[in-house]
Formats: sequence, structure tokens, C-alpha cells
Amino acid sequence: MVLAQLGGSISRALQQMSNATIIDEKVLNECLNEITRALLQADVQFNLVRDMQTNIKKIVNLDDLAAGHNKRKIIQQAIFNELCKMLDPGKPSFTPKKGKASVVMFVGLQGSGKTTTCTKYAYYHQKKGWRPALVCADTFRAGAFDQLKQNATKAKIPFYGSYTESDPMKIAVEGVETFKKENCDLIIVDTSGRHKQEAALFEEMRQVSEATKPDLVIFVMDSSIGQAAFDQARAFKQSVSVGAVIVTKMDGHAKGGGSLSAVAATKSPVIFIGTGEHMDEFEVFDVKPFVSRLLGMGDWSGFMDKIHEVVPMDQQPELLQKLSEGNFTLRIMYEQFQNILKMGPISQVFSMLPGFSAELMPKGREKESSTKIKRYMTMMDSMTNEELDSMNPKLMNESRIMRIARGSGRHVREVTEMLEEYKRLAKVWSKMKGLKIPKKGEMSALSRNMNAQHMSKVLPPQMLKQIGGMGGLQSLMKQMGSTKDMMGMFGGGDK
Ligand SMILES: Nc1nc2c(ncn2[C@@H]2O[C@H](COP(=O)(O)OP(=O)(O)OP(=O)(O)O)[C@@H](O)[C@H]2O)c(=O)[nH]1
Repeated sequence: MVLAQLGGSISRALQQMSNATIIDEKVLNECLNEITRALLQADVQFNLVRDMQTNIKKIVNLDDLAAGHNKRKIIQQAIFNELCKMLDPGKPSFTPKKGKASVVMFVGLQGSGKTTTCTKYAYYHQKKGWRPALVCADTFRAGAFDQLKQNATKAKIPFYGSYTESDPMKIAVEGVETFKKENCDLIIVDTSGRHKQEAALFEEMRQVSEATKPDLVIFVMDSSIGQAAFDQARAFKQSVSVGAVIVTKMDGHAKGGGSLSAVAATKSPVIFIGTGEHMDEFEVFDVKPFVSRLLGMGDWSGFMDKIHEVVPMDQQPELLQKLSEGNFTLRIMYEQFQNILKMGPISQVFSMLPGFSAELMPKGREKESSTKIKRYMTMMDSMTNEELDSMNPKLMNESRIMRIARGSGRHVREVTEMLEEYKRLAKVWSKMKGLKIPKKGEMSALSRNMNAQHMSKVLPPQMLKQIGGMGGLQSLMKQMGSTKDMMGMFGGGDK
């Protein structure tokens, strides 16, 4: 999970400060020292950290703050702003447009995660309705084409490459042409890496770039190099026109913060971060929501984005309509489970919720809950349509339960447990009966003006359960104030 350790240390420091009865210079210094330590441990450059500390002290003049002022909020806001400043390159990246063919070339050192990231990037866009395609122009590493082919096949993304051709330019040009003819709108070219920056690597990159004329060159970098990212990013930028950066392996390295700030210092926008080996362990990188998550304040826009991503826009009102009528069937539960599994790692989604830290959801537990969901779904696969769509609790008699257990190869006890879970969820959802539901196309308005009721309607039941049901959600939202306030406080708005 994204910098869970750094985020945890910073939010703990803020929490400790909030627990103090009076916030004076000593308390502020302690909090800042704690944050400084955490940032230095994450390999953020000393000068950046020192400047941050000085700036915060300049902004937060405790003596000047009149009584009644919310000192905590002001300090928190100052820390938020300074962290954003540290990570903001001050320059947006070129963004390809859906439906218009764009060529995106990936460059980076060998082992940085380039090939994996190409597929993640393609998969991310495919889920959003793009038509991506992958071209393997890495003729340097034996096995690179096989790796790309394997990843692409798994994600059902068209690919192009050759086992015999040794000229990367030829493959790149042929691949790009082929996919342009096939009306793909995102043609991704994976290039060779080398063990270190060297003339041959840069020359090959330059030639492939000249031949394919990419709309965007993305530099992929491993976060474990920390602040050394500054020199690496600069060297690549000087050789090809790097338009954006993706930082990988943010899950495993304490130096992630250092690499992000170092890249920002080269004025290159980081657009995504890799947070694991799996295809969906890939997150949009946006400075404000990222820092907000780091401080344990959530990221509602990212969270809603996730929901919109997994529940197709046109199905949302339909689903809500059914729920508002109180029709929570086993089929709806099944569909919701499918959505949860599509959402990707639960902990990733969790860290977007205010007050929740990625640390709260250890990886093991996450696996456990998705295994359980899959088990429930297997049992539901053995049900008849009548059973899935029924609202009659008496329908599930003993002989039906035994048939389902036999059909799915599970114990009767497990089927009963799944049905109990269904009843519990149905009870939660029955409370939503009669709620006014948004009409088609009103979902974005909904995300702008969310309250607990609204939120609960779009939350998958499993997640609602994790939050502690409707009661938990209400108190969570109370804790953070309204969404509007929060976005205002962080200088954000609609995205
Ligand atoms: N934990 C973690 N591992 C990652 C991430 N991204 C990539 N990897 C792993 O890093 C290793 C190297 O990734 P590759 O995609 O093969 O690297 P590459 O840069 O394409 O290498 P070349 O093709 O030789 O240039 C693989 O084992 C990936 O699974 C990430 O975000 N997190």
C-alpha cells in the first residue's frame, strides 16, 4: 500500500498534536520534528525537508493566532500545503484523448518494472473504455516479448512483437501501424532497458522515438532509488522528451517519498504509481488527493472514481432503483461481490476513506475476505434463477440448501453461513427503502453533495460492513465534516 509507513507516522504526529490540550511552540515543534524524521526516513532530500519546516513555522505563528482560531486546522493546512508543494512539479502532463489514436512510448532502466507497467497502463485505460494495444520493441532482453505477451493475454489486450526480428525500430513502426489500422486509440510501445544509463540505451530510445513519433514518452522508475531519482529522471529527460513519469514498487520501499519529491524537483509530472505486482495495483497519482491520504484524511474523489469504475454508470441508477424498492436479492449480492473483486485490493480502496490508514488492513486479511467472497460466489453459481431473484426468505429450505452444497462442493454449514450473510445485508439495505434516488446522469452531482445516506447507497455492502454499517458511516462522515468543507479546506474541488 502507498507509503503506509510514512503516512502512518505523519498522521500519528498530527494526532498526537491534536491530543494536546494546548498547542504551543513545544507541541508544534514536536509534531514537526516527528514529520521531519518520517520524511528523512523516506529519503526525502534534506534541503526540501528543512525548507518545509521553516515555511510551516513562518506560516503558523502561534502568538499571532488570535484566541478562538482553530490552530490545529491551520497547522494541518500548512503541512498539507507544504507537502503538496514538495510533490508538485508545477506542470501538468499531456493526456491522451479517448477515441483519438495516441502513441505512448515507455522508457526506463531494466528491472524498473517497465513491461509490467505498460500492461497496467493499458489495463487501466481498457477498464475505462479505451482500445489499448501493446507493442514490444524490447529486443535487448530475451524473454521480454514472452512476458509482454503473457501479461497482454491475461488482460485481453492486443499485442505485437517478434521472436526473430532484432531491429526494435522496425517492430515499433510495424506495431504502431498495425494498431492504427485497427482503430486502437492507445498504442503503447515498450522499449528496451539496460542495467545502467548508457549511450547505447539512449541512442536506441532516440531512434525508436524518431521512428514512431510518440505523443507521450513515459519514464518508468523504481521507487527504491529514493532521492537518486533526481539524477536518473534528469538524464532520461535530457535524452528523450519525457512527458510523464510512473514510479513503481511504491508498496515495498521506504524510500518512496524521496523518489516522488525528487522527480517533482526535475519538473516532471508523476501520473501513476505502481503499488504491487498485480495488474490492478496501479493508482493515478494526483498530488492533493495523495497528500490527503498520506495525512489520513481520505480521498473522496478517488474513492468515488473507483465506485464509478466498477459499477458501470448506466447500471448505477438501475441498481439504486432496485435497492430503493427494498429488493435486495441474492443476485444483487452476487453482483456487488463481483464489483468488490473488480475494485482491486480492498486496502487500496480503504486508504481513500478519511480516518482509515492502509496500515489498518493488513495484506493477509484482505486476501481472506476476497477468498470468502469468491467462496460465496461459487455457492451462488449453483443456485437457480428463481433462488437468486427471490425475495421470499422461506424459499431456501433444507433440500435446496443441500442441493447447493452438493453442487458447489461446499459444506451445508457454509451455504447456511452465506445465506445468513445475505440476510444481514438485506436487512441493512432494507433501511434504504424509499430513499430518493438520483436520476440517470446525476451521479456526479451525487458525489459532489454526498451525505451518509447517499454514500451508503453506492457503497458495496461488504465495504459498508467494514466501515461498521450505516452507523459507522455516519460517524465517519461526521468526523470529517461535509465533503464540500473538506474539498474547500484542501483547496480542491471537482475533478
Ligand atoms: N512490488 C512491486 N513489484 C513490481 C511493481 N512493478 C513491477 N514489479 C516487479 O518488478 C519486476 C521487474 O519488472 P519488469 O516489468 O519485468 O521490468 P522491466 O523494467 O520491464 O525490465 P526490462 O524489460 O528488462 O527493461 C517484476 O518482478 C515485476 O513483477 C510494483 O509496482 N510493485
